[in-house]
Amino acid sequence: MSEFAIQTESLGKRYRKLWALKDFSVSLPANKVIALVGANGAGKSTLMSIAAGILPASEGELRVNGRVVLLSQEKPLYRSFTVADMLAFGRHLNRVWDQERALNWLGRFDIPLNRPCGKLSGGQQTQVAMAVALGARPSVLLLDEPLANLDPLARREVTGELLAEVADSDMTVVLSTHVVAELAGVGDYLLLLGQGRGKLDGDVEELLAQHARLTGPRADAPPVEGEIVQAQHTERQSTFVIRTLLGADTPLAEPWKAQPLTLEDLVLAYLKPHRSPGEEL
Ligand SMILES: Nc1ncnc2c1ncn2[C@@H]1O[C@H](COP(=O)(O)OP(=O)(O)OP(=O)(O)O)[C@@H](O)[C@H]1O
Repeated sequence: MSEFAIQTESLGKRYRKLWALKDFSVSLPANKVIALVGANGAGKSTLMSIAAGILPASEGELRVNGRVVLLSQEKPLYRSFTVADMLAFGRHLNRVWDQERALNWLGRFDIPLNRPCGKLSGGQQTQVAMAVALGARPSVLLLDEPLANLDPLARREVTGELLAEVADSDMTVVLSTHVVAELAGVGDYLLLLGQGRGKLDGDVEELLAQHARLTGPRADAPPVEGEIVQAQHTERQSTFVIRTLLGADTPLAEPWKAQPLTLEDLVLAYLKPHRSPGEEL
């Protein structure tokens, strides 16, 4: 059996009357970048906080394989500390500390070591927090939308560097986002949460190979067997996103056409089964 990074079994978390997570079971593989996706309020932060051990579960179980570090949007930096001071602080706080790894990360993004954190831009502060998190050599690094204040180019650079870090080590990164449009190339494994429940999870390439968009004349059902994920109809035409084991190149009865999906299409199809064209998440 392959190694897991995080495993849950019937996990539930209740805030008063609201179940933020309910009956949620998943096994996330180790040594991957896992994109954790879901609309606002889906339960992403709740899941990460339980995994980080800062929030107790209400029921069920969650196991993390190894040491975990959580980095959220509020960065744990002291404004008067220089960047170098922050690294010294990280070394002091953590039993395991990899100064070279932290320095390498800062070097890649040209962060000056002698500047007080309060005088860095929001994006640079993110890089310092990332360097401290990586220096702690976590087995599982949980990133709860910490990249939100980076510009799209910087975000792509950071996710690219994270993929490289994962390839060079046995670390697993879980990166949460609701910016579906920026998912492409971010992770190699997808976990999609919808209102506290797991809607879809799997290797991104495999998931894409199992899904197709079929377009044809108005019909109640698609022309091949499969689970209907999304159905859209106009007066004359029907479009189905289906999950099928037949593969995307299965011949279809004329005039039906099959198209592969992008990761963004796939996520939107699961989050909005009855979406109108052009609608935002
Ligand atoms: N401390 C709390 N007390 C009460 N309800 C909470 C608390 N924290 C979260 N919730 C509720 O639990 C649900 C899940 O919230 P959570 O923050 O985990 O979602 P999320 O997917 O991280 O959302 P976002 O993308 O907006 O950050 C939401 O309905 C939220 O209102």
